[in-house]
Amino acid sequence: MSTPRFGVMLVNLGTPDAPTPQAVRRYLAEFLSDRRVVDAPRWLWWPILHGVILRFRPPRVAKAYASVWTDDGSPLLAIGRRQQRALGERLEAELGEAIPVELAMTYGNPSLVDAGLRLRQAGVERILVLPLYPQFSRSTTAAVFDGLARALARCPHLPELRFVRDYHDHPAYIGALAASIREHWAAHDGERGKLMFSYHGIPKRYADQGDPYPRHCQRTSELVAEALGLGEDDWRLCYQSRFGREEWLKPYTDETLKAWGGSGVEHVDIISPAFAADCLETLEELEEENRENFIAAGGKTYRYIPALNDRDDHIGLLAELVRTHSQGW
Ligand SMILES: C=CC1=C(C)c2cc3[nH]c(cc4nc(cc5[nH]c(cc1n2)c(C)c5CCC(=O)O)C(CCC(=O)O)=C4C)c(C)c3C=C
Ligand SMILES: [Fe+2]
Ligand SMILES: [Fe+2]
Repeated sequence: MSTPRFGVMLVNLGTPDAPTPQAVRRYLAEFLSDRRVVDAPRWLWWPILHGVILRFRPPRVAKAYASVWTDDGSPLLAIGRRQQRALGERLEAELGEAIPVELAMTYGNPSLVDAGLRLRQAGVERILVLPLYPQFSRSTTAAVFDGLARALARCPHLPELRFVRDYHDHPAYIGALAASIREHWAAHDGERGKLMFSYHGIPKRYADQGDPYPRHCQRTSELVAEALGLGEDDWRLCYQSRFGREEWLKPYTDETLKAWGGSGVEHVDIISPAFAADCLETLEELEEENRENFIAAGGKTYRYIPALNDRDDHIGLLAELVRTHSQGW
């Protein structure tokens, strides 16, 4: 077998190994110990994390995971495996050669170290790292970069590395989102609700310090709205998944849905473009929790538009990113 020209490492956030309080505790402990995610001084954060959060949060969050768990495990991982397989097949078809594709998680399994070892076993000397985050944030994309540096810290020799920083305005990404929304409308006899783009939030402070995430989210939404020919009143950008006491990016998804439900907005279509794969934050928080928020406040129909997952046009976008960023290799 000949040596591959390069390999691809797809990276997503991470997920517990099982929907149990123990597994969730292990996962949250690793995730929430990362300074890129929570930047509070350790003397302040450690007692809160270990004394409060890791004691009381896991049982509740494990129940939420259990409500979305599949026969293939956590949705984020199961969909990630399908993306990995489909991208490998697509690259082989387009490039006429086998390009190893591995899936890694910044936290939990499969780890960055394991994915790196598998690429090395495949003879890979050059790695294109493709974080599955269309919009850059220090809490996600930069955390992949740091995790990778830690994973390689003890290697006697390094692979050549390239890193896709973001693709929030890539025409193929915008096109895939717009197509998924059009298909969603068509599947419901052309009925259109007010369109909410709901992005995972970050603390407002991170953005004030220069994280471009909200600017990227704004741009993605504007480009999709433009591609669909939407007017200003037809859509809104909001942020979900708040954590902790400080202010996060606003407007908040849950508060907006309650306000809409109470002020005569009857139909909502909701999409979450920051998630390349459906996960707890979409299947439980958007599909279940926020639906209830809207309906209880007086709304009538609430329809969630799935993440791009392993749609053909999404895999096509990932393949295009790989081709562009591997030029010259
Ligand atoms: C503590 C602060 C958090 C920041 C900042 C944050 C940013 C951020 N996260 C994602 C994507 C995902 N987050 C997911 C779950 C999740 N996120 C946080 C906290 C922060 N996220 C927690 C504590 C959790 C776990 C669930 C919970 O305890 O509530 C997931 C889902 C993983 C899964 O297993 O399904 C994803 C994906 C982005 C894109 C982002 C900033 C841009
Ligand atoms: Fe998160
Ligand atoms: Fe959440």
